[in-house]
Amino acid sequence: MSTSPSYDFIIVGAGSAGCVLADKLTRCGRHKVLLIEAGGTDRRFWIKVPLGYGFTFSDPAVNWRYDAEPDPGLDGRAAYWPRGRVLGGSSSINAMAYVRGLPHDFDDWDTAGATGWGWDTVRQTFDALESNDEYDAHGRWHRRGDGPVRVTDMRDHMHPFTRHFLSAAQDMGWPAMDDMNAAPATPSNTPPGEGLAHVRSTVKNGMRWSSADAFLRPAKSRPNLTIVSNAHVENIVIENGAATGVRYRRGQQKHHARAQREVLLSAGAVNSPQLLQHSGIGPAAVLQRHGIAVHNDLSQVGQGLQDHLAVSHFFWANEPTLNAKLGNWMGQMRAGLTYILTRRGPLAVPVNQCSGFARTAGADQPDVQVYCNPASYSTQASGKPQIDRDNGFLLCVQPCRPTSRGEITIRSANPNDAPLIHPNSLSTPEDRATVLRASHLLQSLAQTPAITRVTRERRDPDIMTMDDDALLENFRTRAGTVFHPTCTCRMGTDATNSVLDARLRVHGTRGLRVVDASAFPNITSGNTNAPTMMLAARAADLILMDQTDNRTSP
Ligand SMILES: Cc1cc2nc3c(=O)[nH]c(=O)nc-3n(C[C@H](O)[C@H](O)[C@H](O)COP(=O)(O)OP(=O)(O)OC[C@H]3O[C@@H](n4cnc5c(N)ncnc54)[C@H](O)[C@@H]3O)c2cc1C
Repeated sequence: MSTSPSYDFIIVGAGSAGCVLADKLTRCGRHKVLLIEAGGTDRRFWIKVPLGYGFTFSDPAVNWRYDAEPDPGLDGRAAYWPRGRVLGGSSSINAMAYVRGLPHDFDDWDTAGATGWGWDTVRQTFDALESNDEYDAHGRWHRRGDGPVRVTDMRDHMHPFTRHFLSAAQDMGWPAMDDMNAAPATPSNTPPGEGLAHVRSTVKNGMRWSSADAFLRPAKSRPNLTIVSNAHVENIVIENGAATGVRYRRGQQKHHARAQREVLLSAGAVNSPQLLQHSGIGPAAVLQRHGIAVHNDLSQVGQGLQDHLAVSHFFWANEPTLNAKLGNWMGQMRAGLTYILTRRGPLAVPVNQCSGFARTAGADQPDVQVYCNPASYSTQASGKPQIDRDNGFLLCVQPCRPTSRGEITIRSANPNDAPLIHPNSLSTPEDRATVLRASHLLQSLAQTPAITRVTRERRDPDIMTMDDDALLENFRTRAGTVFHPTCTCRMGTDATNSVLDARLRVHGTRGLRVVDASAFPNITSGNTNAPTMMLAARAADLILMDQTDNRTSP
């Protein structure tokens, strides 16, 4: 075992959150920071190409490729859970949709004990993080904001078929929307975020703009930042109730790095609770079962898991969709060449083209995220995408705020063993009711004049033929995760209902915080990358503030 020099802060995981921390904590030059990442370089063709998503989705070189346990709520199916294992983490393999979430999501964080994380505060952090390339009110292309996260309105590059989705939204009575992240014009009877829009994406000049691009690249050359990649942290070192460092393995070599101030876990919603448990912080019964010494009997570590589930329905179209361009060998060659020569064309646009939030019958707030894509495809057994030759499109619904909560626990005392993921989907009556309302909404959308005009045939299983029993069964047998696990080390008021306090400090262990999607008290309504980066940016401010206040322990 080699001992490396000591650092002020050690960050575990260079994902969406870890890259933000690395940048913000090294900026002032006063703190020496070590960033340890299990994966390697993100300089890979299919990471940079927006439509390369389909290839990194199952590539073991950049992906942890987890499998959840059989889930009773999903008809006993065991879902595939991709997670990024590469610089940039899941922001290097995700679908790049940039969605802040809805104001009430964050107000609910505040209510759950994450005091100070309400919408009025966090929106300022979002504003500071972003620069939006978009059209202004006069139709001129401009950049709004000067933050490091580049968010691009890609409507000009999207398939013309998307206009039918926006017409269908009008048929549904949903407000026309330019930007899913914008507040509605006031006065307005519309809840924030309601409506359908072209998706805004973390793409810059036709290439993915991950958290590593936004935050790590500018920080990399600072002398006070050390980045160690291809290194797996096996546990946090706890001495006298405080985190003092980490043990990690790089190849065959074991290392011990010391932290003078704090260890910051940003290993993501699957691996952060796993690492805590391997370090003796978690439910005592689980740790003892695997012979791990208990440093801190913290019952909620790994509990509270929330994720989004979505169901897609496919339709054959009577006019060209993306399938006409990408569903054959010649088209793929042409798209590849166009991309290499111009950074444009179908490969430059992420997979999700239109999305928005809608209210199901009786809901006060938008409670379903809708996705409409001008393409139809399937996933092969190998995990590779297979785009249909014929013209097709898909409509998809995803309940925004499930109430079911699952758990993540270690499988054994071996840190190399994947953890057990129990999503516990659809385990509450509320979630089953929302699935039905969401499915009815999808039936209505499929019947709008705008969609029926372009539908040649509804593909099997045909949602229009389903009654409530069939709709629920359809969801159980066909819905899949959209890869948004959160809340497994959530913030709250105390150790009975949470893992972290509102400054992201682990209850009962000094010098240790968790800063990633696992810290969400509840899942946000939309895609989780933007709120994770926001959380890390605010966390960095709190961490720096606590150093000056000397307030590192709860
Ligand atoms: C396929 C896919 C598609 C998605 N699409 C979207 C989308 O379009 N829009 C959106 O907003 N969100 C999307 N998401 C979700 C979003 O990307 C995540 O919520 C977000 O990236 C989570 O950030 P994080 O920092 O919590 O974790 P991550 O970004 O996953 O970072 C965790 C990092 O820690 C590293 N790590 C873990 N364990 C260890 C260890 N023991 N030692 C060292 N390093 C370790 C990992 O390798 C990883 O780099 C998607 C996710 C996936 C997987």
